[in-house]
Amino acid sequence: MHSGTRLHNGRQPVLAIMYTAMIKTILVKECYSVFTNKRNRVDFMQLLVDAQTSDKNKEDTGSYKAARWDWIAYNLATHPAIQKILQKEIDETLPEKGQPTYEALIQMEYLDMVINESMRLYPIANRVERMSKASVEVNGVTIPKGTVVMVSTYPLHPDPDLWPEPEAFKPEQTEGQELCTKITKIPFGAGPRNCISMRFALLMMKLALVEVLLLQLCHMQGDRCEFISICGLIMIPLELGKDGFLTPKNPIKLKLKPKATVDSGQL
Ligand code: HEM
Repeated sequence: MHSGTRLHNGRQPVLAIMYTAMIKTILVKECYSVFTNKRNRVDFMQLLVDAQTSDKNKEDTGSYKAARWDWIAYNLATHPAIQKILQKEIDETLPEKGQPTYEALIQMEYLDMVINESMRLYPIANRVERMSKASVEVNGVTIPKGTVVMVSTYPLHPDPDLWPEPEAFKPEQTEGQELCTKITKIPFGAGPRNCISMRFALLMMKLALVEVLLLQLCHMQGDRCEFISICGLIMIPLELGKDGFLTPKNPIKLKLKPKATVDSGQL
């Protein structure tokens, strides 16, 4: 866990919430184990089946995906110059404006950087948890066997020792770096129990972004969508919500503007 002094001021309240959540998690897990005597490993295939059949889980999964898209769109809306560079890459890769193929999506390096940088600054899964298999001492602190240890990704990711501009949205900073290969940037977790769906989720995010920036309004309005811009007044930087996942406190309202509007300077 990072020490408080290395954290951006705005991130400290989030950390406080996370500590509370961590204590609750430990208590809940311990109480559950004590009362049910269940210490078995969770069957993830069963969780996936449950996600398909439970209405509650369907709602949760929806907000999870929506929140992920929110952050990328918010970053593009607040950085029009970066949006332009991305648009150019999409135009050059798909000059015929055809259906984006898998090959085209993985070829776009700037698109990759935009998504990586957005997930560095706003990791929707803002914590990763592990249970210690044995008692261990870390920096003078003893972690007893069976303790749930939580790593908070939100304060971990903007480490000033690792990034030239840790708090800035600069996609170039992530050039040549794969997600989750180092413990310093883990929006999908790390190690053998990291997200089984990382590559699929990344591909879906790329497809959604390219569809919105290139195709969707083209079909719907006879013109190409070029710009995502902020609609109405929102607080920048955004205030964060207190959900389990990293979400904005208030909904981010964005407008998609057709290219003709952008060209005529009516942004
Ligand atoms: C942007 C989308 C997503 C993000 C940011 C994300 C993030 C994460 C994170 C941080 C973990 C914990 C990893 C760890 O403890 O090291 C995780 C685990 C997991 N995720 Fe995802 N996830 C996403 C989408 C998905 C999707 C779409 C699915 C299923 C179709 C999925 C299935 C799983 C499963 C089954 C695990 C547990 C893996 C295990 O413990 O062995 N995730 N995810």
